[in-house]
Amino acid sequence: MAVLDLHFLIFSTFFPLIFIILASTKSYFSSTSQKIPTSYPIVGSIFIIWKNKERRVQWISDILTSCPNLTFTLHRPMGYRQIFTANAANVEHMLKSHFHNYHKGHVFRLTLRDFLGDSIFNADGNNWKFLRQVSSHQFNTRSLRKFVETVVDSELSCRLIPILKNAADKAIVLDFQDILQRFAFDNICKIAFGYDPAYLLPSLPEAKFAFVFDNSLRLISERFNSNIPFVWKIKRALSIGNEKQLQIYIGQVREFAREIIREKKQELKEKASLETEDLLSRFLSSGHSDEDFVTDIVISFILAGRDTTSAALTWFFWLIFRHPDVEKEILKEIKENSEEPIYDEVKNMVYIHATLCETMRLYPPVPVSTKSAVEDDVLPDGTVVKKGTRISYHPYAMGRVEKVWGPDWAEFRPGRWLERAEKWSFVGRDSFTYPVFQAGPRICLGKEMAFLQMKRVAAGVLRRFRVVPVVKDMDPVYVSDFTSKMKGGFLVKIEERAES
Ligand code: HEM
Repeated sequence: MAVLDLHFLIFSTFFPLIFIILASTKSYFSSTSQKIPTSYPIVGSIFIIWKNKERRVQWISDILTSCPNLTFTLHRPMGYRQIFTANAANVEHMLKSHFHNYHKGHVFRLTLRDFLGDSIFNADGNNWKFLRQVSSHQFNTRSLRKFVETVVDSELSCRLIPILKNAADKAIVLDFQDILQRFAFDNICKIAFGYDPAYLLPSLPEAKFAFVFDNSLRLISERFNSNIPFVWKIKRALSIGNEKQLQIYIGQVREFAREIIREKKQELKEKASLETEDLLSRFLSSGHSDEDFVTDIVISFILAGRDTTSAALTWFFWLIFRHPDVEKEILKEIKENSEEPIYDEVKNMVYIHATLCETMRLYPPVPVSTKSAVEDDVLPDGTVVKKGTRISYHPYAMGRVEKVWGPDWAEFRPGRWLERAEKWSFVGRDSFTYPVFQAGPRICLGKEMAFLQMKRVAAGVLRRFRVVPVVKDMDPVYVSDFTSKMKGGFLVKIEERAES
């Protein structure tokens, strides 16, 4: 605490003085976003960071894509450094060949610990290995895939389609981003807990669990984005401001999860034969009954499954409205497959798959991921990494690298993922060039589940409706806390297709 106080004192004493000196250095403020930010003693690059705080992701991306080796170091105040990279060789080094040296790290774990506990997202080393093993066993079952299909289809036909039909009939404007988030929240709660929060209803209710979950995340992301990393700890220790509020929200999320776990345990005790469909039941009936352990697991799965798929789908619907040729090709594919059983139908939807990959190239649901170096190291591009340095790879920038995607990188073109012989076939990119689901041993466990859900939703909606932005030539403002969102939502009208 004494060290923190000293830092705080130094910072508050010198800060106004340095501000005045820098303010007179016009070039500091006018430096263009393409330049690596100049760093000054004590304050680092704080002013340019502040100046770009509303467009952090795009700003870092602009810098990265203008660096010859796609890597640079950002100097935060008080000597904190963070390396950013969009270099695929560096990403492979971090996520695979030198995986042991790049952990989530102490700062990440501490920042998320009161919300996520010791869950898979928050674990390193042997603890992570154990959680990964236990979880991937559950994710890889055929029965889970079947269950996911049933849940997605029921949410689609009983909730989403009727809401869209009603909006079409009555010319109601919907915030489609909100609708898709509600869809994903119901969906993941049913898959993770076997609990239905009924968040996607025609009245668009304020579900308490969703509200406290969202707000916890928002306040946690403020911890990560704070320029002075330890301030949140002081506020938490004193229980003041947003940290006080955050503790209340987190308490409510965890209590809510615990309540469901207790009910589920009771249910499992009472039933002679177990319907172990949702993830929680699967964990409980395979002997993992410690309340904190399963609470952490369930909260982290909701976090993983809630905003990611809805973020991808929001950008997907906007992009295909802007590209009618793509929409036409998707409709053709839907028609060709509509007689198939559900699983084959989704498997065969190669064009929709490519369109989703292209969407996530430009708008990756998780735009930045950060690790911490365990020991000193040198990256393949020659960047020196000191022990303890935070290093972030940047899928948002990586989807914009001209050397990788070609001079038309800014164009939305699903065709770059396809080859056509008689039929379309999908041509993937290696997961280090396109680390949208991360890569290496820690690659996303829900990738297949996510594609299944997104393809069902895309086909189910587009088969019957057109999703038309209220402002047809809108250019959404990109914002991100943990995931890529549209600022102010995505306001649309729904039109029923004549032929449906
Ligand atoms: C479009 C949808 C999705 C995207 C883009 C995505 C992306 C990612 C990314 C980038 C990570 C690494 C995060 C990090 O540690 O920094 C991750 C991890 C993970 N994801 Fe996903 N995800 C998606 C959907 C899902 C879904 C639906 C689930 C199911 C619950 C899921 C479960 C997980 C789990 C359990 C991990 C942790 C893996 C580990 O650390 O070993 N994801 N995902």
